[in-house]
Formats: sequence, structure tokens, C-alpha cells
Amino acid sequence: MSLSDGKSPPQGRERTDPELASGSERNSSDALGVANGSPHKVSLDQAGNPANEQSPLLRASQSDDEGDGLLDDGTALDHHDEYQVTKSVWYLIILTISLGGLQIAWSVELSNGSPYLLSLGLSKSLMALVWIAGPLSGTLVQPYVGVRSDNCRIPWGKRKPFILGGAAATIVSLLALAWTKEVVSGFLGIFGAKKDDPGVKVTTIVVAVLFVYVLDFAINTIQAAIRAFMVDCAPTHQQEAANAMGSRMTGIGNIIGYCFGYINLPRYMWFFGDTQFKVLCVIASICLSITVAISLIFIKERDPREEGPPLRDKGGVVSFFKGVFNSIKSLPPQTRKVCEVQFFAWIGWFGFLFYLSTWVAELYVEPFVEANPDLTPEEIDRLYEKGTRIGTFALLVWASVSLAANVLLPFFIAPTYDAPFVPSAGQVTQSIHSQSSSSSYTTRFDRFLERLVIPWLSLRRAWTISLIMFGLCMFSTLIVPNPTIATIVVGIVGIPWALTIWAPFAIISAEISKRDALRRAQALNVASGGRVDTLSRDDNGDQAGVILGIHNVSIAAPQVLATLGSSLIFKFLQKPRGTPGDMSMPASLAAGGIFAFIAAYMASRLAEDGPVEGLEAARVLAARSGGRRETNASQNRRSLSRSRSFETGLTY
Ligand SMILES: OC[C@H]1O[C@H](O[C@H]2O[C@H](CO)[C@@H](O)[C@H](O)[C@H]2O)[C@H](O)[C@@H](O)[C@@H]1O
Repeated sequence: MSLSDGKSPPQGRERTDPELASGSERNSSDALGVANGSPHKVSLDQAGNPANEQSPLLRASQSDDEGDGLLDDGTALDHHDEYQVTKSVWYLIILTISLGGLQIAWSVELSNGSPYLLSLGLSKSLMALVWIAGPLSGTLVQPYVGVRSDNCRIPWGKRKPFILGGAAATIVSLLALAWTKEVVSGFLGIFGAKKDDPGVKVTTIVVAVLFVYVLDFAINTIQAAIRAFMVDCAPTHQQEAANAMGSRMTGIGNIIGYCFGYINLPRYMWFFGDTQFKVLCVIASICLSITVAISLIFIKERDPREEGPPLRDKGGVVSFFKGVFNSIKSLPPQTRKVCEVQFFAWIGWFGFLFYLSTWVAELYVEPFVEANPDLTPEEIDRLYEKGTRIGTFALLVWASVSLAANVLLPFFIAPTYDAPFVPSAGQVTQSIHSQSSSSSYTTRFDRFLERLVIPWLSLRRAWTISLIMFGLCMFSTLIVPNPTIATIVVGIVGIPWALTIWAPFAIISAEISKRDALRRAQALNVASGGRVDTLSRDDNGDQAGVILGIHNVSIAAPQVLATLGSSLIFKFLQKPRGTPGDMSMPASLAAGGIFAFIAAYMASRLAEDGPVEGLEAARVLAARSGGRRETNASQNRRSLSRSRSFETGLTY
């Protein structure tokens, strides 16, 4: 079963069918799955989809006078690409839902991993070895999985095998991590070792750290594959929408993860395990399995064999790194700039994500140690425990604000891409009519949403502003006096975080998807004897996997640098635990703020992408090979298509 099962009703050229091409009746008949009076199979991705929204590479529905559409008869681009057809909200939810499942696993690891390892007896100084596993695996694994999946030619799809494999590995490592004590003592028990032998304890710690690495590698495998899967399966004009949905799923996953962390789980779910961490890992595994199964079953990937043999699949570590290095050199222009922004922004994000709860805890402890310098270590520990709980609450506030922002912000931000809608004369009349009608609920609602859109607030501008906000918040840590104000600051950071998990992915995905659409168009153009132009094979050989993998390097590698940088700051500024006036934590966060400002400056220099720039090239290519020129009428129709951005806030 698939939401995009390839058996959709005929589209593209076939949409000249008068039944399909006539205004509102056409839409409703499509939604009912009825065309030409007979029921036909409608996949869910199209059910919520106005029938007049078509692929930029599709011939427009032509019941109008001009009959020229965007593409010409007989050109290679006159080809129906079901992946460029506007998808319904349900499709986008199902496409991205596994990001939510994955985020639950992330949040369990991030919020409970350290306390669990400490409970096994790992020293705090060695914890850094564990923290570095995340950025390290993100730097190494995601480009690797990207390249391997780009080159995968399994008919089921090139991302699905990696999503499935990554999910299986994540589940096994989550469960193995939670039951490390039992596994190690059980195994060593075969050789006569006792549970509390020091050797068993040390082995348990070593094996647990190993499982954290395996877990991070597995999580990064599935994260890389899902991100590329989203680019491949959502149309170009819906990349922003797909990534907005993905960021909502991430937000929901975070909140579910944090909320479960608050409940005394062994009390209610004793059948899953006798400790909080065990039950959390089981819940995360169940959520991941269900969400991944939904995406894999209902979303149909292209058969990658259609693309011909992979460009490079030489195997070997050296050739892999050579390939990635070449890909870095030839990154698409917007993607390169986004990676540069991310590199600086994530130096700031690292400190926030890793040290935030400790900072809030220190703010809580400070007045106590100031008032009483002779507190015992046990008393100080108890104060820190309470402070850490307040810090965790601040993180929950942050995650909630971030989710709210991910849900609401898209309604205020002007979308970069429109569905390539080309209305027929009848539809224009209908549109004018509906504008003068106030009786339609949909119209009123659309108008309300339309008013919410702030025309100058593009995604790039919103991202820039959010980075400035983030930098200011990080600087404010130097003067924040108590945990309450700190929680407010942390809550505000939810807004920049919402944009961080949306904007860069949306900008890059749109660029990759656009280039991919153009590449497919070129391939078809060559097949029909036309000229190849605009992008050379060398330029556009890189696909979603490797490009998103490199983008993740720009997220993960600076975190490795930030770990080292913050260790230096701690070395010079940190005071012994329980000593008042320790400013090392805010200094480290504020240093991150400097990099956030650099990132904001670079983001402000990102070009506002021509919305149909690449698609325009495809159109020109088609016009050239067909020997026809775009008429004024079709130009007018396209500008109409642009202005639709502001007609509905439901674009996302
Ligand atoms: O991009 C959203 C994700 O950001 C974090 O992941 C990134 O950092 C990880 C290490 O801290 C790294 O392993 C991963 O490759 C990076 O994408 C965050 O940890 C995730 O929760 C979040 O979804």
C-alpha cells in the first residue's frame, strides 16, 4: 500500500479531460475519487490536493484558449512526475512522522543518558567521552549513509533500507544499553564472576559507553536516511512545507520524550522494566517502530534503478572521503551558504543543548552557597539535584515554545515556493467570484490566514532574526539573576530553535529538489534529442543523501570544536563546586552567542531564492527544445501563481 502508489488518475497531458479540467466540480469529483462518472483509485496524497496543482515539469491542464501550457507537446519535459504533484497534509504527516519517533529516542538519550551512565559508576570527567559520540557520529555517519543511500539501487527505494536498518540498530542498542548490567553480569557469570566484582562493574561501564556510541551511530543513520527520504518524496514546491511538518514532528517527539521522563514509569509500566531508563527505552523503541513502519508502508519511493547506475560506488574509506570532499567543493550555492551559517550557529547551539540545565542548576544553587560557604558536599549535591530538575523544567518550556513556534510560524512566513498552479480561464472567473463571496467558510478562513502572512518575512529573514534573538539570549546569560528569568530566556530560545530545525533544512531541500527536477528534465530532454543546458552532469550529480550528509557535518563538526572550546573556558574560569561566583557556564554560553551573531550576519546575506528559478530553467529548456516561446498569457498566469502565496496560509 502506498500514499503515492503510482496508480493515480491520469494527469499532465491527460488532464485535458474536460471532467478533470472544469473548476470546482472537478475538484470535488477528484476528492471523491470519481472521474468521468466512474470511481477510480485515488491515493491519499492526491485526495487533499486541488487537481489543478501540478508539477512544474508537467504540462499544465489546458482547457483554456492558449493551449500552450508551460511545456510543449512532444518535448521530453511533457512528462508526468507523480513526485511533483502537490501532496496533502496527511501525506506530509506520514512522510515525516518517523522524525518524531526518532526524536523520542534522541530525547531519552540526551535527558537520561548521562544520569544512567553516572548511576553505573562512570566518572564525570569521562562523561565528555560520551558526549562527543553525538557530534562525532553526526560528522562521520551522515555523509557516509548519504553517499551509500544515493548509490543504493534496491527497487524498494534507496532510503528505505537505511531507515529500516537504522531503526533496527537503534532499537537493539537502546534495549542493550538499558539492560547492560544484566547482559554483562549474566555473560561474565557464565565464567564465575559475581555481580559486584569490580571487574564486572568496569566491564559494564565500558560496554554501556560502547552501546552509547552504537546508539548514536544508529540514530544518525536513520536521521540521515529520513531527511533524504523527505527530499526525495516531497515535491519541490512543498519542501518548505515538508520540513515545517518535520520540525513539528521533532517538537512533538521532544515533548513526548520529556513528558515520559517526568512520570514515574516503573510504577505504571512495571511490565516494561524495573527502572525509569529501561521503561523509557522500551517506549522509545515502540514509538520508533510504529512511526517508521507507517512511513515505510504508506510512502512509495521512486525505484532508484530508473536513475541508471550510481555515479560513484567504488567503496573503500579513502574513495569515500575523496568523494565527500569533491561534493563539498561542488555544493549547490545556497546549500554552501546555509552550511556556513550552520557551522557558526551550531557552535552556539552546542553550549545551549548540553549545558543549559547545568547553568539553571547553578543559578539555583548560587544564593545558597553565597549565604552559607560551609555547606557539606551532600547538601550541595541535594541543591544541585533540585536545580537540575528546575533546569529540566526549563528544557520542557523550551521544547513547548519551540513546538508552538513550529506550528504557528509557518502561518506568518511568506512561502518561497508556490504550487505550480496555472489556472484556466474558468478558474480565474471562479477565483474572482469567490473573492467577492463572503458566504463560503473556506474563503473566509483562507482570508483570515492570508492576513496572517507577513509579506516581507521570508524564511531566510525569519532565520536571520531568530539567530540574532538566539545570540542576545546567550549574552543575557551573563546577567540573568535567577532560575525564573533563566526559564523565560530559555523559553524564548524555543523560537530560534524552531527555525533552526526548519529553515536550513527547507532551504537546502528545496534547492536539492529543484536541481533534481531539472536533472530529470534534462535526462528526458537528452533522451528526446534536445540540448543539454544549465546544469552539467558534474554539477548536479550529488543527490539528497550526500548533500544533507555534508549539511549535517556543518552541524555536528562545530559541536566537536565547541566541546574543546568550552573545556578551555571551564579550565580557566571554573571554580570548585559549591564556590560562589562561578561564571564559567554563562561565559561559555555567551561565547556561543558571538558565533550566533556571526551566523546571523551570514544568514542575512543568503539570497532570496528566485521561487521558480530552477524550474524556470526547466521551462526554458523545454521551450527551447520544442522551439516555442512562452506567451504573455502564460507569463501572466505564472505571476498569478506567485501571488497565490498570500491567498492561503495553508501552504504549510
Ligand atoms: O538537527 C536537529 C537535531 O539536532 C541535534 O542533532 C545534531 O547534533 C547531534 C549531536 O549533538 C548529531 O549527532 C546529529 O548528527 C546532529 O544532527 C539534536 O541532538 C537532535 O535532537 C535534533 O533532532
